[in-house]
Amino acid sequence: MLERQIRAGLHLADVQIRLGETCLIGLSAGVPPGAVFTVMGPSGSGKSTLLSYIGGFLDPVFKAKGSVTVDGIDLLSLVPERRRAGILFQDPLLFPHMSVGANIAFAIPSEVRDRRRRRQIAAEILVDMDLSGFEARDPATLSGGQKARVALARVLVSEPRLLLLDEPFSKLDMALRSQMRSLVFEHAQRAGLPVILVTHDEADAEAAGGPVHRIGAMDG
Ligand SMILES: Nc1ncnc2c1ncn2[C@@H]1O[C@H](COP(=O)(O)OP(=O)(O)OP(=O)(O)O)[C@@H](O)[C@H]1O
Repeated sequence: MLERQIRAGLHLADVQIRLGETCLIGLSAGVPPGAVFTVMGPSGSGKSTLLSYIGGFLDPVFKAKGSVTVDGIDLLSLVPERRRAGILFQDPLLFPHMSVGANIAFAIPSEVRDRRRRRQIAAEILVDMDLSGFEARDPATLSGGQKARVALARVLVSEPRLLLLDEPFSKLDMALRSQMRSLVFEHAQRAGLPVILVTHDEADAEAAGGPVHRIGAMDG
């Protein structure tokens, strides 16, 4: 995991994202290490667009400006793969042709060359996810909650600087949702990762505990 050196968290300064004449996002915010900043708003209001901007995959149809730093690093000056944004979507998006262990190993930074060490990292994170011994399993044989935990494991081993969560709990039933929220927020806190959570669910925002930014609708 990232060394705990300078941890300033995530800072968004005067971020503006426009689509044609419409300003979708106008935002300044600070998210301390381990804290969750929740973004809520109607469908089409620009929530996922904000995550795309931070992650580095904003469609050029949008015009954006502002500054985004994580632990003092200017994220926008980095190509997407160097930003190290850990992203979770509604769907776990596991590679179907790879085992659970291979899905996780795929995300471990290439600097970790030793195969035994890579296997150990995957095994340890699976224990953390309460999926001990699942390395050889085919993702197709997992339950929805298990898939969600493998997706989280994959993100965590990638040594992210921050987490971008795009409604990652919305497809889980109530009990699993609450379990998954705790798991994600606990690990973010433990690793000192600032989190941006996009959600429609007030219960997610409440569980996250941090500030909530509400954006308006573009198309009502
Ligand atoms: N590639 C694109 N080209 C043109 N318009 C786009 C593009 N991607 C998104 N949009 C528009 O930008 C607006 C914001 O989209 P975005 O996906 O950020 O909304 P959202 O708040 O995440 O919505 P939802 O809650 O439904 O996921 C929407 O009006 C959408 O139609």
